[in-house]
Amino acid sequence: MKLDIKICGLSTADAVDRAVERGATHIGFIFFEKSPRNIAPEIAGELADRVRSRAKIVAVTVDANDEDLDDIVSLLHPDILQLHGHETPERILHIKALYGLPVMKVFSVREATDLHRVDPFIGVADRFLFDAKAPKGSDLPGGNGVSFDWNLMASLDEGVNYMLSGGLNKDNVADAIASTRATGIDVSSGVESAPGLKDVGMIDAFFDAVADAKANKR
Ligand SMILES: O=C(O)c1ccccc1N[C@@H]1O[C@H](COP(=O)(O)O)[C@@H](O)[C@H]1O
Repeated sequence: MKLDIKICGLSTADAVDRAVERGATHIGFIFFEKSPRNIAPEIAGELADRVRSRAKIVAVTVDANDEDLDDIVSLLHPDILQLHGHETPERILHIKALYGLPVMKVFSVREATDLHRVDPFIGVADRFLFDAKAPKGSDLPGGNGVSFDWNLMASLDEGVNYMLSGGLNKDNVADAIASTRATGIDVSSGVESAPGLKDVGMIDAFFDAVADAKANKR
């Protein structure tokens, strides 16, 4: 089974190196000022240069304007743009025309009807990411370490290619893989010892748990 693994919200060389050594197919950098994982595009670009040929570089933005996207794209040179805000299909077409990069559009899920919001984006976004809805009062649209009911994903059209995120960690990732058709998994706070602080031991434990889950699924 081919499963993409994205480690998101990276900000140190140690964590970038360990994530990719352990098999991360994607690494993500957060460009959102309110996030404890927010990073300057210049620094993210330097970190990405360490691993560029070995993992896809993902820029995570939230309703970013063209000026901010210009900075991020020119300094990070991402492979993929993850749009984690309220971007419309029209906005995504504009962004794709500007940069020629694949877009992964994020939807937050609490109930089955949330999955229907994907329909107008099919054929527009290149891939989808389903995350949990942010808890009331949170400043962050993602990176909250909360999960949703993965059984809801069974009602999604089988042709939709998606990654799964939201509160994944070493203890629940096997269940997430077993109970969905996700072609990728994405973790941020589940490999942190404190908000924004990635922990290489927790990254190791996460990859160990994924390896066990894949072995048991064969
Ligand atoms: O991590 C953040 O701070 C963040 C900020 C703004 C948008 C997205 C963010 N993170 C994304 O959230 C999901 C899930 O994170 P977690 O594993 O539940 O902590 C992941 O896709 C991150 O890219």
